[in-house]
Amino acid sequence: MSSKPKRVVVIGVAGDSGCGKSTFLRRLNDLFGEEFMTVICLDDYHSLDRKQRKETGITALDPRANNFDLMYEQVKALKEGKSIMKPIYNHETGLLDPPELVEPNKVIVIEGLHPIYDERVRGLLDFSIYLDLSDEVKIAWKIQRDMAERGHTLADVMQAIESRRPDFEAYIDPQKAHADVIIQILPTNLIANDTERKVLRVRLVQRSGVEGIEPAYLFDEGSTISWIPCGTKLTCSYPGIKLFSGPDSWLGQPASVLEIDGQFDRLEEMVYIENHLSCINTKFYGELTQLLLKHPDYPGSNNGTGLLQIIVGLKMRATFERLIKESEQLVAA
Ligand SMILES: Nc1ncnc2c1ncn2[C@@H]1O[C@H](COP(=O)(O)OP(=O)(O)OP(=O)(O)O)[C@@H](O)[C@H]1O
Ligand SMILES: O=C(CO)[C@H](O)[C@H](O)COP(=O)(O)O
Repeated sequence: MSSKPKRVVVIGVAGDSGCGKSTFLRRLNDLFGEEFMTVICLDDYHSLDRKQRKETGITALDPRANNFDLMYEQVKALKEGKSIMKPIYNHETGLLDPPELVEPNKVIVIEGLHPIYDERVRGLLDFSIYLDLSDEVKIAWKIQRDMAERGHTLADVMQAIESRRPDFEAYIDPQKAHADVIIQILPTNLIANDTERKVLRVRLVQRSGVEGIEPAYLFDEGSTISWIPCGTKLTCSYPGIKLFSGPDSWLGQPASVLEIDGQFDRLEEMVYIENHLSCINTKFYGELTQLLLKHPDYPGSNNGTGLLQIIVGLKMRATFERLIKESEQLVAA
């Protein structure tokens, strides 16, 4: 960072371990640029190290294992344009390493288990997202990563999920009531009794009345639309693709939903879908498709996860630009 940013924009990315936060952050890099965006992993605010957690039986998901006072003070300092000495939690040793210097930046992303948990930290967020994986998909992704890539057994994977469940339900999941947007990842409705979990139904839930965030929709704002795109314009192998857009509710509050169930074969053909989407905060025709095409190798690029993550990224960029403009107008006044 060469000069002190005029307005630091703080973004919260919440979700359980292994729910796709890193993949989402890599997509955000395309929109803000690595140089202007600093990511803070909230695991660094664990106040109990691995040994202490084992001795006390308190999990990392439990607020008692995390220092929210320090988290609040440091995120606030960064937002005020001050540098901090941030602790570091070392996942290899399970211990806290000596702290490191973090300078303010144009965008500070706090990601991890609890970015929306503490009321004070939540109040500092300019935009928040909760990544909400259904149990079926969480198990499938964990099996894929931890068995295929890390040598764990199926019993290990299931045990890890079950042992986290009570604290996940008590402390992590409730954050989705406060997030500005939620990406829900569910089993497909297009295949009866699907057990493979390769085809996904992905929903972007946009809570109504969030200042400065206009919901993305298909065709006509406020209408309930169910759309099966033309098979010659969008190549999709079995089981095809189905989109939905319309008003809905989220935990008893009004919301607007954009849903994509299924997958597509050719990323470049997404421009056909993009053409029928409104309020996606692109700067030029085809930008959404271009962003998708940048990383065909990222997981979820050929289904709703990639597409809806990019739409959320575009909304974050719009919020960033709005807040910068507002702060410049304030200075000029
Ligand atoms: N859209 C997707 N489609 C299919 N699999 C996915 C998708 N996103 C993530 N995954 C799977 O989930 C794994 C975890 O993803 P990622 O590293 O992005 O999550 P994370 O929340 O950052 O995890 P952690 O907090 O444990 O580091 C990936 O290795 C991949 O196997
Ligand atoms: O949920 C987690 C991170 O998102 C980890 O389980 C938590 O940080 C504890 O770390 P470790 O497994 O290294 O003891």
